[in-house]
Amino acid sequence: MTTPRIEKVLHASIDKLYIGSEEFLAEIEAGLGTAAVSAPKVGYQGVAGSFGEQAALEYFGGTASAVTNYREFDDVFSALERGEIDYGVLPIENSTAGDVLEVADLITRCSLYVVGEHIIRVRHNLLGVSGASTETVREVYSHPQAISQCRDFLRHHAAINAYPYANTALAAKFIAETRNPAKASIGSLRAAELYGLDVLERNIQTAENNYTRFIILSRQMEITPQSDKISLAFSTAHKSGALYSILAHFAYNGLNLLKIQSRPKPDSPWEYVFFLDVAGNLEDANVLIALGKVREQSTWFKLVGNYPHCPHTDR
Ligand SMILES: O=C(O)C(=O)C[C@]1(C(=O)O)C=C[C@@H](O)C=C1
Repeated sequence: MTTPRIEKVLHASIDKLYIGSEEFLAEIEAGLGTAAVSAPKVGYQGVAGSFGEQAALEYFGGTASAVTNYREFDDVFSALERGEIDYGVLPIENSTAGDVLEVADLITRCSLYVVGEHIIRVRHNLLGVSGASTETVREVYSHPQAISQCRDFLRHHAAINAYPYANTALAAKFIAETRNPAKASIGSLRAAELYGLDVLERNIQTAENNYTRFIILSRQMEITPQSDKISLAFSTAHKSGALYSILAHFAYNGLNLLKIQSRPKPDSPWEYVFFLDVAGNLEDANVLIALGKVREQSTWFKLVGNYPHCPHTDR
């Protein structure tokens, strides 16, 4: 049992801990009170047959009232900001090719939050028009991530040059329109079916176990007791020990760091934004203490979201 004097000291130290953090606590409070949108309007990048569409359909099941496609990643962010859709589904990381850097960079520039994640198994195929074969193909079109995930196949087929395209399914659609056996695309079996292409080679991704993690973006945070993963981004001062002392708050508060990644800060040469995933819920005292301190010591800070982690699947 604490005495009134000890109570007073405790309260004073708690208040001191949060001086200047009212805005941060209000941001968290708002997320605690926000429920998921029912029958939401959902957006993804690409066209039907893309992995983005697959992730959106799998994550929302039959609950979405509309599923809209956008040409660029950036268009999904804008549609969400305008209120045209309730959620955006975008790739953030692939187990072979690494981070989808464009999406990571867009996160730092917007006021949107991550409210969920979904992992899909990605199998790539070489898709061509009728009459085409691996031997007739000289040019292959696909999303740069897909090209990167098929690097070994492309290395072994030196006669094929790879060209970036906005999306794997958009590339399949383009190939169907060219009717040229010297051109092919890399994408899903569903894209082949939808756009009437032949599957020239199956499973051409370098790693048999190839997964892409998608994030679900929203205008509000949605924090529930099931939210067990926190994403945040911050920049530090350019001085010795700055990152070390920030990371120490996770260790002191017993928090498990799931991922750390850095990206250049646009317009500030040789300065970086650190992206962190940490296990925890924003209603836990140790999480609040750690994040309050990280925010205080950062030169820039963004709470990206608190959501349930997606278990790794083998589907
Ligand atoms: O082009 C697609 O089909 C997408 O959904 C994009 C994307 C990506 O950018 O990572 C998604 C999953 C695969 O990793 C390859 C491409």
